Amino acid sequence: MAISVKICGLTEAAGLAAAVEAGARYVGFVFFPKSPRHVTPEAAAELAAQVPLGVAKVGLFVDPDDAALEAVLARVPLDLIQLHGAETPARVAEVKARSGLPVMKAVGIADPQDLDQLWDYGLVADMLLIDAKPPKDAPLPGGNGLAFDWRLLAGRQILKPWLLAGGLTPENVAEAIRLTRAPGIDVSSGVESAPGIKDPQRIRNFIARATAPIL
Ligand SMILES: O=C(O)c1ccccc1N[C@@H]1O[C@H](COP(=O)(O)O)[C@@H](O)[C@H]1O
Repeated sequence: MAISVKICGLTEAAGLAAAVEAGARYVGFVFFPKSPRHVTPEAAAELAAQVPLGVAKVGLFVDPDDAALEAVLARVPLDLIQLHGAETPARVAEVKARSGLPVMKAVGIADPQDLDQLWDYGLVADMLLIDAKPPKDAPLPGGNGLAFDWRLLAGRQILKPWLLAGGLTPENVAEAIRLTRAPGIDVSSGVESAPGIKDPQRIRNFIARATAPIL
């Protein structure tokens, strides 16, 4: 099975080019002002113009209201919306209907009972992003470089296509895929040289390790 890779939080052309050339299937732009990876709609539009056909442009939002979504959608030709806040299933359905775009909902996992949300969101979202649940004092709702216990996902059937996220790095991604059998993976801080600055060589290493045959 070919693993799909998403490189998230791209802010610069060099990181974007490294991701595309190494075979990323998704590239992510963060529209959340508190993130060090935040990009303006104008900057994202410039980056989006460099993304070839076949690579999906993902816009990451945290509890956006309709005006915030429309301000981005009017300027940036996104292919997929990622909701990474406390959006309810009803709000996921509403964003999907209003935008006309597929929606990927992030679900935070820390304990076995968190897995129940995968069913609820799987009924309305087009894709799921299974991430570590951020601790209460975490600076961000995602992008903190924190992993969860991947064994919680072992043998689990997930209703929709999904990506594994949270604390992935070139060093641990092969083990994460081996344990979870994730069909796709998503990374942000694990391929950076500093918050918000992607390291092209770490991106290349990450994609090479993620897509290498599982032994
Ligand atoms: O990356 C961010 O700054 C961010 C901000 C707010 C919500 C989500 C964010 N990132 C997403 O979280 C995953 C996991 O990040 P990491 O690899 O653990 O750093 C990332 O892939 C983004 O989808």
